[in-house]
Amino acid sequence: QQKLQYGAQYTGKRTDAAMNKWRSNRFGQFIHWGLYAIPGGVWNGKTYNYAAEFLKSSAKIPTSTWDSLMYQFNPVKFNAKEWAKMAKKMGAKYMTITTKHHEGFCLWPTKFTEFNISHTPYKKDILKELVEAYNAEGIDVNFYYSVLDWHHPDWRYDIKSAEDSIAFRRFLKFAADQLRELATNYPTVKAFWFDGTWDNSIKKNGWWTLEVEKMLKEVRPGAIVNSRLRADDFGKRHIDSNGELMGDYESGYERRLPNPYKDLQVTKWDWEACMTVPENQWGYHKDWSLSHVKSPLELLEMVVHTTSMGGNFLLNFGPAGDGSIRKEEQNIAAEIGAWMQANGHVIYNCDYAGWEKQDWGYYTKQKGSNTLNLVVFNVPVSGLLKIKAPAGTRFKTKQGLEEIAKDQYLFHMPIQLYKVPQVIILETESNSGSGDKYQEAKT
Ligand SMILES: C[C@@H]1N[C@@H](c2nc3ccccc3[nH]2)[C@H](O)[C@@H]1O
Repeated sequence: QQKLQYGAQYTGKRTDAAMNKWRSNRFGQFIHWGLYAIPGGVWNGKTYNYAAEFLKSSAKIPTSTWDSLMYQFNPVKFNAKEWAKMAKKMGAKYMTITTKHHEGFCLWPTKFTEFNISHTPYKKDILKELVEAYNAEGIDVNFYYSVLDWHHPDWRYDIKSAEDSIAFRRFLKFAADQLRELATNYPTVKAFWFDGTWDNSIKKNGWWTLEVEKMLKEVRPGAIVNSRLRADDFGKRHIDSNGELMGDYESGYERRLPNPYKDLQVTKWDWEACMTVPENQWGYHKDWSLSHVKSPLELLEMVVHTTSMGGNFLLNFGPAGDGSIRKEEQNIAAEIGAWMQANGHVIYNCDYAGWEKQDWGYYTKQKGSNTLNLVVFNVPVSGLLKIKAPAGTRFKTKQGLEEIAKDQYLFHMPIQLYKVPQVIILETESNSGSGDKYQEAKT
């Protein structure tokens, strides 16, 4: 343990109302929308199969050429209320929007750069429209902000000279000014999702990352920041040099999930995974035939998997340059929404149950209750679900449950074709399952 100036500010999970709400939300919609949605991965007739929001670098497009896309941004099919209604139907409790991605284009009329929505043919404040429409549907809104900024002349990947450090100090002031502007002008924002913070220039300025965290929480009490913002005194990111999580939740799971049998350490802190529908496309890409496109049921399993390990799941949508939502994404919203409508009670305000993972699926537990939720994705051919209960657990539920040894049970599922994941609710006696009151048999 060493004294850190810019390390973790507290240990353990936050339990204030704002963080409890963030945690109970569990399922959110990520939206990646910017100038990259206009070319959609295609440039001069050539399709690039790398992530569409990286087209500027994949196609080696000069900044001046890329930036002139601003004069084409006119999403005539954009309807914030429609997007919000679709997200509501999907069962999303929060939405995280890219206010500014690596390209540096800002979806709000920021005072600190001309490279923003007010200089497009569309003119209007898209961020304001989205915040109002989603909040009207009862959906919390969070802001994604990329510190990495390909447009800004003072951005640096590393600090190699006095000139670099003078320029980068200007850049850090610009970014802090923008963040203060976002926290001030959009007072219902709940959390900040920082990205583009892996370069040496940021790692060498851990002080700034703490200053931003403190400023946001001053301007917007209760505000939540992800661990990806943070670097400590030694450039250590996410987890400080004393092994403590920085920020309010861990945000390292991008397009991957923790192993539900092995990575149980994640249940000790708040965390969020973010996920693309294709293999690796966050911004709109014209051609989704270039990789596997995850089905609604694949994505639904990820939602349940994440809740079962005490995390939030952020599912990405990449609207087209004209403001339309592609049919695959509309279908995902409808199918996941149908299941969430009937079974959301095993996701919202639910957490890691602490029961031993079984192959048939996942356990979740409603906060502070004695009901145990089983969400079955893999029905065994025997129809028998193996359950290993914590020592001394006593069940109130008798129906379908067969005790075969101490704390070992089989739940009998009717043998039939199941088209969607099945939910089984087991009631346990309130004071049971706490520690092993019984001596383990010595044989
Ligand atoms: C949440 C995701 N993070 C961005 C990103 N930038 C990267 C640069 C290098 C390696 C991985 C990256 N992911 C992606 O563009 C998306 O916004």
